[in-house]
Amino acid sequence: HDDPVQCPVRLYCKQNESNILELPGVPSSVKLPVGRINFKLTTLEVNASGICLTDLFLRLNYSSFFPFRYIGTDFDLAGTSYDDDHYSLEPRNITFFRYPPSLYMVDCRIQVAEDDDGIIDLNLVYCTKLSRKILPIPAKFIREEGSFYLVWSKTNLRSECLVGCNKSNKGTQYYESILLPITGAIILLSILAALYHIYCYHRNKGEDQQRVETFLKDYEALNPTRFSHADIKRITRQFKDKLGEGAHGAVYKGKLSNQILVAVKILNTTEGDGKEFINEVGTMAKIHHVNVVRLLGYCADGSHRALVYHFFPKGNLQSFLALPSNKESFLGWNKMHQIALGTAKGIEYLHQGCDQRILHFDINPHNVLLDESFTPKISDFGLAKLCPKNRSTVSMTAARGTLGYMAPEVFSRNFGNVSYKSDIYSYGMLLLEMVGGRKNTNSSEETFQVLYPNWIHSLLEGDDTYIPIDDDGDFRIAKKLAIVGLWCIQWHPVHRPSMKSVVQMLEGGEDKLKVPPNPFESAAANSSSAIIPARCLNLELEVIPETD
Ligand SMILES: Nc1ncnc2c1ncn2[C@@H]1O[C@H](COP(=O)(O)OP(=O)(O)OP(=O)(O)O)[C@@H](O)[C@H]1O
Repeated sequence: HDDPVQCPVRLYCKQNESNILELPGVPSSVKLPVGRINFKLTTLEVNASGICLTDLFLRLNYSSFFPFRYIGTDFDLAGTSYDDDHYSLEPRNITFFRYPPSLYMVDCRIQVAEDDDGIIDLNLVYCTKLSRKILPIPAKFIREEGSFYLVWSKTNLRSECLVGCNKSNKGTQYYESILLPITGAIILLSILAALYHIYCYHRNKGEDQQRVETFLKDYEALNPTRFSHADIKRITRQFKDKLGEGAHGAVYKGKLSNQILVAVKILNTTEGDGKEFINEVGTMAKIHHVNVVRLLGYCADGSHRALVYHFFPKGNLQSFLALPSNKESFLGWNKMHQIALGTAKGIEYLHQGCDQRILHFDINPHNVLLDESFTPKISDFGLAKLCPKNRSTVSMTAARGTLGYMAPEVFSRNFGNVSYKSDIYSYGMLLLEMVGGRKNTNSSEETFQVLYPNWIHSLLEGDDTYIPIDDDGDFRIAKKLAIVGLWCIQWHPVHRPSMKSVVQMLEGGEDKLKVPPNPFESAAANSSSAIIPARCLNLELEVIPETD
């Protein structure tokens, strides 16, 4: 501020009172009292009343630098702009006169004129010419009485040169340095808050929409889709990839438009009155469990009927029933245990987890499918039956199921009532097969055949000659599966555990399990299997209508 090079013109504060504009002059600087300042418009008010401006400007040393322009006496300082073009910085010739001739120069008898006309106007012809100077301001400005206004250019005059008393510009500076940023920040924050509000509103709307979409998608996914026969042909690529053939029709691999791989079971149309179809679709649509296959869709298009399931790449459990010595097929005892437990949980869900008890009636290794991580999935509900949970027995007109896995009471009512315990028998047989690594059935026989393995006792007594087991942990798993299997195939349904108990037994330690009696002791006294020819059983049962 005090450096004459940096600030050839400066504004300073006199006695903390008034602002003084100091301009370079000879022999001393020219000091003009300043009133109000508008830093925004870069204008200041020069208070000329009571001072001899002509005398001051006589001393002004104009050396091409003069950052001010004169903008008149009636400028509105509170206004927002001024007419920039109107006021030029062109240097002018100004002549100073003393009038009337006087010895005193300080009594302000000095007059100025810009040209001859001015001299005549002012009637200065008798005056003594004092000096002729080039100044960038009009003579009118120097003659001015009262206040007039100057404007400076920010590029020519640094703001540090105009410190002043901070009185008149206090408000402006305060406004500029504090209020302006705060106001700006508040406006910015308000805009941001409004934008965020709008964003949240749209996001919530979007989320709501998304939620509804997800719900509808899930809802659609929960309910099987109905496909036309043309859809089925497209999904299976004209029945190109056959997975196998069951009792009720062939199964083909396919792909849905959302890239999900499926297995499509084409039901034989010649067969029955569509009861199996209604049964499977009606039952499966209600079931959602990790250990039960999910029905994705079905086709009922004229005489064409099909069921669409998730595809399980590992196929069914049957192909993995093998002795540990068969390294290619045997999965290991831990996996065997995991499959046994998963299957048990799936059956428990069917028996207890739905509104109505679902009896499968065809639990066997063909109907346990395996996903990529060998999670078992119970499938094939064509023979399933729904019945109220509180009903302990079910009426049936015909034996249903697969020989070897069929409970004695399903085969003949002489052995007791058919109930959920019949599925437990089938599950027990499946467990024994898993341990023994072989198929128990011999379906070529027209007999009800109980294949009760002799080796099971050796195993339970710790002899592993039939099933070579290296590891102690593995031996415990095999023993546990065998004990639970034996409990499940008890001749009398009441002696068989519920699926809930089976799950508990499989999850608990094998040492706590009691070995059950040989379920077919009397029947199998002399043989490893008890073969009861069908003709020996009373198959001519009284017909009980299927009311359930
Ligand atoms: N969802 C599936 N994913 C992969 N393979 C499947 C699927 N469903 C069935 N399969 C395979 O298709 C073949 C036929 O199955 P299907 O269930 O029709 O007959 P099954 O169980 O072998 O006999 P049945 O119908 O007499 O019980 C089997 O080899 C089975 O492994």
